[in-house]
Amino acid sequence: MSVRVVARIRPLLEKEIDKDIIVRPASNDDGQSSNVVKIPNPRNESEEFSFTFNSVYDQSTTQEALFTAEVAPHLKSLFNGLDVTIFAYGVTGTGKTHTMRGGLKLADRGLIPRLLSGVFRRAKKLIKDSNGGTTVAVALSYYEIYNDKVFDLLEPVEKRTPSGLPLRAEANGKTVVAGLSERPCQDLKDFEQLYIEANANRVTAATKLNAHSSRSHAILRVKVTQITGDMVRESTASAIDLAGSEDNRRTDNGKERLVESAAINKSLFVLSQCIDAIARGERRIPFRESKMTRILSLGQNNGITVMILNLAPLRSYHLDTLSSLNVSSRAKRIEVREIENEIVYKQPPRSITTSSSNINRQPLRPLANAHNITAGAAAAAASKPVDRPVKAFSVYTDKAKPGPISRPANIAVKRSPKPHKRTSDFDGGSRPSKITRPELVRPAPVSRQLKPAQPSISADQIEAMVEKKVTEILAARTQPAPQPPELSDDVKRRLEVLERRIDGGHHDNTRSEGLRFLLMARQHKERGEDTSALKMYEMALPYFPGQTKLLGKIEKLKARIALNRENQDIDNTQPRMDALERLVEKKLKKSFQRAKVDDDNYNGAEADDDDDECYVGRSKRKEKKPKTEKTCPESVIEEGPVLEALLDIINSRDVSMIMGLQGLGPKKARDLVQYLETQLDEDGSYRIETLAQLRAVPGMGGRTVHRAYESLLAGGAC
Ligand SMILES: Nc1ncnc2c1ncn2[C@@H]1O[C@H](COP(=O)(O)OP(=O)(O)OP(=O)(O)O)[C@@H](O)[C@H]1O
Repeated sequence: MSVRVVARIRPLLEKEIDKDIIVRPASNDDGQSSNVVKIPNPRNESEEFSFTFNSVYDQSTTQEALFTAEVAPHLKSLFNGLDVTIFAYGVTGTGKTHTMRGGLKLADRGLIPRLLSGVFRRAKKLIKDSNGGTTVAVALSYYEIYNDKVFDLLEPVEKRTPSGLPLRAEANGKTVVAGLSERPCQDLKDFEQLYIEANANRVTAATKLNAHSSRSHAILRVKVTQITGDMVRESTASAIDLAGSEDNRRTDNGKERLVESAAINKSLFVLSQCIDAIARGERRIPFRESKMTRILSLGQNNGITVMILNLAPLRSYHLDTLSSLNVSSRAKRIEVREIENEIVYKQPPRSITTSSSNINRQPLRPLANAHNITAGAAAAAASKPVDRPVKAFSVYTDKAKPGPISRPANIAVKRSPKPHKRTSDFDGGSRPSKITRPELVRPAPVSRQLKPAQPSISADQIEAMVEKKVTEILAARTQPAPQPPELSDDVKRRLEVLERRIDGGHHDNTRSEGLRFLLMARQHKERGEDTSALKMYEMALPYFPGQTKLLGKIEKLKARIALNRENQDIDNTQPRMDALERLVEKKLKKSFQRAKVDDDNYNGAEADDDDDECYVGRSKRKEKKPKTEKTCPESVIEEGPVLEALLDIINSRDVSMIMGLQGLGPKKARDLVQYLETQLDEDGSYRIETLAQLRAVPGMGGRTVHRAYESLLAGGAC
């Protein structure tokens, strides 16, 4: 099944006027609204572009109507074990937060509170229909991605670490946030309190385009665990309110807002690239280039995905609206496998009984899915209150809530049991659901997940490292260079365009695709992101073949990028050697001689390596050995945020970012990216997770890693 993409056009706000409306749902011959959105061509107003979606909701659509049509039907699937993802996408100020969260008034409640209400209602019915034979546990996690860092919204802001929480790929292919908290949620009131408190932690700010603009992507996960006997079924509904793209020529953003804006725009750009790549059937999807796209994993996640494109109807949003219409209309082509999560079976108690009651039990199946492993903990908790009276679910009210902003540091953890909780059902008044707060997901300090810092290195270890490096160099020399792809991306793109033309008749679509690339190029250029802008112009070229103006822009940009690179190269070749590095190099040479490799080969191999080349020159001048091992580069690289930042930059596979590190010139950066590309697995993912892995990358080695690390340290990157 494909991603379902629907468009919602928001009504005019107070100061907006009718005559500025340019975005309209098209109507059928019989006057009924169709699934098409119309918008004029910015260059020729008499011409209109049409974009078709699975549904289009006009300005008069109520929150309830949208929920009933787009979310309610998937509740059944959620309880059948399918994961459901709903996300709002669109330019800033178009109504994403209104759609997802909504207002406090009953009629204004957004999709999220309505989803929870639906989940609790369904759970209640299920429990009732099974006469208590089935129990349902609901648990929430809620986090934001702000400036490409993940922060737990259920934890107080003071607890945040500067680098945020790391992401981890699970064996089942899902990407999870390591150390994220999870809170059991008994009913809608419980949810309401958690949600309001958590939203107070979310970063929002007033911009010129939206008085309450979300500066982060917010992801709410609702985990539903159903237990019947020893059968445990777990599924998750994810509701995502993305931050909105913004054109900074219109925002008047100050420095801080601009930094946020760059992070928002970059992640949304990566999302659009992912959508394009999937829609084109490309093998490499750039999910890993932003945390948001890794988490969203469009097209990789099983289940049901609904994308809600929020639109403002106004002329002032013209170009941005066109761009988001283009991206989202492509998302319809993304296929999602509708696969239910596997049912797992609770482990029987350890003491084996021979009672005949065991005979008819279903055989135990291995806990194959990592995402199901936590089900055991949830199961243990959820199975307790089987015979509890079912609480009547309250609705989301618009009663005044306690001021959400100043939340005490540990309020969520220490909430005292409220009178409405069924204390009689629990031993000693403690909430059994706390058992479901699995230790598995307790936040683990980053340092705990990494190996301890290495002690200073002994001579034997250095010897071993040297041997290893020599072996690597030799191995690299004997391995055939990776085969270039048969067709370059550019040629493939041109072929695709040609194919489309031959298929015929899609002239408008083709033009609007080209136009989109031009728009994006312009946006990137404005932000000073020359490399991305160049890429976009190049992608636009096949749609406007022979356009001299466009060719001129490409050439100009290329020249500018080359100039910048040259300047950077000059920085990168500045010598920053220390004594131990020279020792390693010397030993490498010696060891090389021992292996009877002739000097020509050696120099040839090293000549490929920018830094080593400059080192060899210096080593001839200075032959002093270091006095102690204390200066060993390996001994000063500490695991922590700086190393993490280094790994993130390397894993970004972004040549320009990698070149920003000391010791990594253009060639080395390109080689590194090429190497990483060759390691990609089927789903286009591969990540260097440890220092050891990084050092083992051909051409990197201890010294280069050390220099890169030092440059980050010196730059205060973390
Ligand atoms: N369907 C709607 N009905 C009434 N008001 C709406 C609707 N959609 C949006 N609005 C109003 O428009 C304004 C902007 O909406 P909102 O903050 O939800 O935008 P957003 O897309 O989330 O923006 P950002 O990306 O900057 O966070 C708000 O005042 C909101 O109340």
